[in-house]
Amino acid sequence: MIKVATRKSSLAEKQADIIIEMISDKLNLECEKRLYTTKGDRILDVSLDKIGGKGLFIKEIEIALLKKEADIAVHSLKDVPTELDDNFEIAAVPIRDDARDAFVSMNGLTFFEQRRGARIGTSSIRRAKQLLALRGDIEIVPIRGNVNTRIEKIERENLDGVVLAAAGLKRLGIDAIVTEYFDIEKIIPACGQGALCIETLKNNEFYDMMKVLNKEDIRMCVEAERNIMKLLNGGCHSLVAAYAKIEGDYIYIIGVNEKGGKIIKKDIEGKKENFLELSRQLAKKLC
Ligand SMILES: NCc1[nH]cc(CCC(=O)O)c1CC(=O)O
Repeated sequence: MIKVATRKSSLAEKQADIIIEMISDKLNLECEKRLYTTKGDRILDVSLDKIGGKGLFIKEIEIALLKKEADIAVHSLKDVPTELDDNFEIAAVPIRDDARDAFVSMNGLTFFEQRRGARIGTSSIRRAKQLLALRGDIEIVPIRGNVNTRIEKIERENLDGVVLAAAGLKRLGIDAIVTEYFDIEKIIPACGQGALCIETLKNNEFYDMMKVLNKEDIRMCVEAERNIMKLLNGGCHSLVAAYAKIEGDYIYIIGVNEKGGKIIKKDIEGKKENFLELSRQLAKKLC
């Protein structure tokens, strides 16, 4: 029985179930879930950039791995810091769903159709700054909490809409409430958004077991995105974001950064095996 650790939230549990099914299908192994509340889940009244520290959503889970209370951990890759502590490793990135951000509005109108001064909920600096670049008249309202809480807040906080990750809404089976999906180039998603990963201790039996679930093309894309974030010092507290996709032998990467108060977006394309070098070149173009 493989002990699978994840956060105690309906989305995290659903994500763990997806990976558990994959482990059962492809490796013919049985799993059981272990749920943990993380610091990021506990402190809900402070914005993430103010709580500070990296890996707010994974620390407690990593401790469970260290104590061998759990064998593997399942995370949304975007919640995982670009540099892990020495003991840990990402064994596999087995799936990536829709990486886009989605707009959920109260009145069914799209983002551009909203009234002047519309109140849009998000606590992500990346989302806020890119939304404001599209429409300077809107008001950004910080909202924290899990996906369901944030949707409830549309009504409770008298918002006109909220922006959430499409992948999360789809996994929860509530994507019918989406009013509009933002094009990737309009609102560049967080590095790794939509991808799930399996984290293990370094070089242990579970790492070897799980690494066969890795999908090389997805891995190259998310590593390119994460490398840009690392080189530009991005995180929850910054605008830095990137998205990569592979078609045939080629990888296309687009990134966004802030320079002198202005948002800049750049892209690059090349042979997919050069993903790291291409991400380095794109990071350079972005600063
Ligand atoms: N920040 C929390 C978080 N971490 C991962 C997802 C969505 C699922 C994913 O990106 O895989 C979400 C919710 C959201 O941003 O709306």
